[in-house]
Amino acid sequence: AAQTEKKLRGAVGRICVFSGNTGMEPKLYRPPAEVRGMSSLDRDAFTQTISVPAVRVPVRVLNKVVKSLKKSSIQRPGVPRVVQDTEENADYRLVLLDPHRVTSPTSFSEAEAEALRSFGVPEELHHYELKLTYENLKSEEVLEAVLPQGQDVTSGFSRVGHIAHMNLRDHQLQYKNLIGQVIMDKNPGVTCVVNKTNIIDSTYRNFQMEVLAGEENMVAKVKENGLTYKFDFSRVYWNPRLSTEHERVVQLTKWGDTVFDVFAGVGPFAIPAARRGANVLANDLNPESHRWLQHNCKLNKVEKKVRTFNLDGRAFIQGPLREELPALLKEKVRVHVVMNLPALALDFLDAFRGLLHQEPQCEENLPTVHCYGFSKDDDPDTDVVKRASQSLGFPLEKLCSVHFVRNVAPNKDMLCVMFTLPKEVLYRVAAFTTTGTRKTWKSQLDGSLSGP
Ligand SMILES: C[S@@+](CC[C@H](N)C(=O)[O-])C[C@H]1O[C@@H](n2cnc3c(N)ncnc32)[C@H](O)[C@@H]1O
Repeated sequence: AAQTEKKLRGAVGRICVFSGNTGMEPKLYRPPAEVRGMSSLDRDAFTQTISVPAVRVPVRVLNKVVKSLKKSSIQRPGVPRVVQDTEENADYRLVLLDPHRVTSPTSFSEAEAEALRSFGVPEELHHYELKLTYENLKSEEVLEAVLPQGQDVTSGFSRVGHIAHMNLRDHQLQYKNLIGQVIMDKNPGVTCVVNKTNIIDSTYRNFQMEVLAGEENMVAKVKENGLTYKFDFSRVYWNPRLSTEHERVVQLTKWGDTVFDVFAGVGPFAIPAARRGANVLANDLNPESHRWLQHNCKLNKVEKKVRTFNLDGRAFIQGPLREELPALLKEKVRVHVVMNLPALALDFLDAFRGLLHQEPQCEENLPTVHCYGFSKDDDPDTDVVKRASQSLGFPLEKLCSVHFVRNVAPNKDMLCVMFTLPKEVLYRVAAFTTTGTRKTWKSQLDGSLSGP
């Protein structure tokens, strides 16, 4: 492009004036090619000087111009939008522009051009030589520059307190420590980066993990829906993506209700339900979860509202839940049973079959069950209802609702089936001999409905 160039050397960078097209290419934020393949992080190697367009603005109208050029000005972490002009131009500042948006004076929108004219600022572009460092780059830009070209550079992670939790792909493992360091550098408050080293532990639902960068401290403190939870992330289950689901179910509980949380983890259903005034019995098989559950009850001042258990879910249903339920039903207390172990919870529903022997049967106020399940089926709603029905030995099809929670993997959904526990499932009925003498307790279901 035909350009009028005037070079000026200022205190902060070299400035050139271009009235025509700058010919700048939108590759300016790309770090130097030499960083490709770097295995240990050398932050200095990312330093480079790039040319960005700028407008020269008199100090007296600077604020107004900055406001008017908001959409076109440079937006980079740690890069100022306004810099000093040359010493000879002390009454002027340079407003740095985004080289991807502004390549010539004609790049300004009508409104921007009009604003510049009204403030008496020439629509003339200057080149400003800007020193870009590692600090000014985003994590994806750093990783894209380092990792082999053409490979996916997902730098996504879940945040659990001070821990960034990644799930690196095989091709990224060679760069795992560098990736960890970059994630830590670019995310204030992250002081530890971990990678899942294998699939979820099948019993306690916690992950094996490896520290990639930062401190080896796995005890995290997190806030969820206004409450605080503390736990050893390497030894218990915690998923920051479930906060909405926790909140949704907790909102269904009221003051005076009783909640049985069969797979309670460190308390994200149990504790907020107790804070709302429910009486809670919370259980988890993992001794470590149970310990942190107790700790979190104290932390959130609900230890008097929550009784904790360290039992297998089936033993909890057939033990504490069975013992408490008759009185609750008699007193017409609303009861909720929460079962969040999506890989297995539907199978645990058979523990309710013929749970109570009580007579006369109470038909009001039967417990509301919130049972979670994963499904890979084309029709996940129908699939989880079918499995719940099989486990209960009772057709739930028209008696339940299904809530989609989230997609956990391609073709794998997490759902919640909610239903009132049918009296036909809950109660055993007395079987009478022909003489009318009660001989034995027998489930109403026996012989009449198919099991799983
Ligand atoms: C998916 S986590 C859910 C925890 C918590 N409710 C939440 O929403 O974060 C399932 C929990 O069930 C516990 N668990 C696994 N098998 C169990 C069993 N057989 N009986 C009771 N708890 C079990 C695990 O230790 C884990 O804490």
